[in-house]
Amino acid sequence: MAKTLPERPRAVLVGVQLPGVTDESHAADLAELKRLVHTLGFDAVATVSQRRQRLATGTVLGSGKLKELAALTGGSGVILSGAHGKASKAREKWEAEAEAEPEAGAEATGAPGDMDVAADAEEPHDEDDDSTDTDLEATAMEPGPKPTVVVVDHELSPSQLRNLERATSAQVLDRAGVIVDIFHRHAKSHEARMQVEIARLNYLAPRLRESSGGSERQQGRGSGDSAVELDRRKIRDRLAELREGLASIQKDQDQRRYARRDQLRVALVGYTNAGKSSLMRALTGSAVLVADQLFATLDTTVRAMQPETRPRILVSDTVGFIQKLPHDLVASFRSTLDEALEASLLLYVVDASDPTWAAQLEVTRTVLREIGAEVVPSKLLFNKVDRLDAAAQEALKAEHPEALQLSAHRPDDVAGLRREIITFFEASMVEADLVIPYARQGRIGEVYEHTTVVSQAYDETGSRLRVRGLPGAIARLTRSFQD
Ligand SMILES: Nc1nc2c(ncn2[C@@H]2O[C@H](COP(=O)(O)OP(=O)(O)OP(=O)(O)O)[C@@H](O)[C@H]2O)c(=O)[nH]1
Ligand SMILES: [Mg+2]
Repeated sequence: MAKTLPERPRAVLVGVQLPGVTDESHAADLAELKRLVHTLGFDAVATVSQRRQRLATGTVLGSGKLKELAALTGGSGVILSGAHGKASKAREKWEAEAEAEPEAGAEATGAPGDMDVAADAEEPHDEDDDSTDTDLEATAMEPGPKPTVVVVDHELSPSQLRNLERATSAQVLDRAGVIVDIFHRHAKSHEARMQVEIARLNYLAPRLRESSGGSERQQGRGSGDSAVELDRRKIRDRLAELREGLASIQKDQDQRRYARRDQLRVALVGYTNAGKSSLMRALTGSAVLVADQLFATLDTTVRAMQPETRPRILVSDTVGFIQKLPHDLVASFRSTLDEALEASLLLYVVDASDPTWAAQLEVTRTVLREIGAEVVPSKLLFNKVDRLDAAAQEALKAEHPEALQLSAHRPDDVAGLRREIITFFEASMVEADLVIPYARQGRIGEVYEHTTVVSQAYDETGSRLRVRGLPGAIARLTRSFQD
């Protein structure tokens, strides 16, 4: 029996088109935000978008546009800061600390008293003057109940977030918050969960007082402040604990990687949803998760290519990239990406059917450059070409003749990719002779595991094998059978 699904929360997307951002890329950013929000389980039912010189310090949007947004969510459209009373000295200090970095001076140097009022008082002349703003996309809201969530396509300072919540009476999330939440939900392995928790705590820490605001008011200000202090200390302790745990897991992984050092490794890298896991499945026959979701994969999986080659080739599936990935998340996933660094060949997977593939490829290249992976030989794969017509495929071919066009869903294409991978490794292999003394015949399997045996002969000392393999693997085998 089909159960009735729980109601999905309805969300309004908010985007500001800043100078230098084209209409297309602004629209693409919002479309991507919509997919992120959908992945998180919300329905984006309206978009409020505006062209501005910069984000309004207090509320991102100008005051007119803010009222429009609030009308959708049933909020007042203004910031009723008085309701929260004056901030205490300690809270002010904490807020100033939290916001000194992203917004140098904007509020940290504001007049003492309620921080939100200070932020607003500073800006009416320019920030709230809508005369230079342009309204964009006056999309009609889909009929239904009032949205309860507002998702902003920019990184919000804690006070912008709080101001927007007050003005809209809705839960407010920014892009980084959405991504962190998706990662939190999708993380499966112990390691990924720890990495995500670190990123989440780092993200939440400066926003902490918001959630403790309720208890603060109930208990009186003094105790509220120490509660925040306590929470901060708890977070710091937890972060230290997590980092320690992660370090020990990573030591194990380093060992495992060390054991794999002579193996032939290829890694699938690329933008989220490009089809990396689909290709991993097709190449290795493994049942990794494939889903039309952003960040379906958060763990690196390593599997042997099937049918197995001699020596076998290991394929790694990795976490996807996205533009404006929160810094902490990038840092958290560095270790996961070390897999990519150790591969002999990187397959850059691109969703050729996405109109923004070029920008997506650029993001992938930038992140890999940052971790120093640009020196690893690579091959560009235009995936999902089953969705392109012949003309589009021709155009792509003209632009990138070196790339391979394929569809992860077509077995013939995957066989072609497999051949390319094998050819790549064959080119870096050398031939050599190995002599295995009779006393060591029991370990002959190691030779078959790491090399291709071209011929085999026997004499009085043992078996003599003519092999092809990577120079490193042959050197190690030669040594290991000598002593
Ligand atoms: N039409 C078509 N769809 C594809 C192809 N390859 C993958 N897909 C679909 O694209 C979606 C994403 O595929 P995944 O393989 O999960 O993508 P991914 O790169 O691993 O994504 P993340 O793990 O989220 O970073 C799924 O719905 C796939 O079925 C293809 O060649 N053609
Ligand atoms: Mg995946």
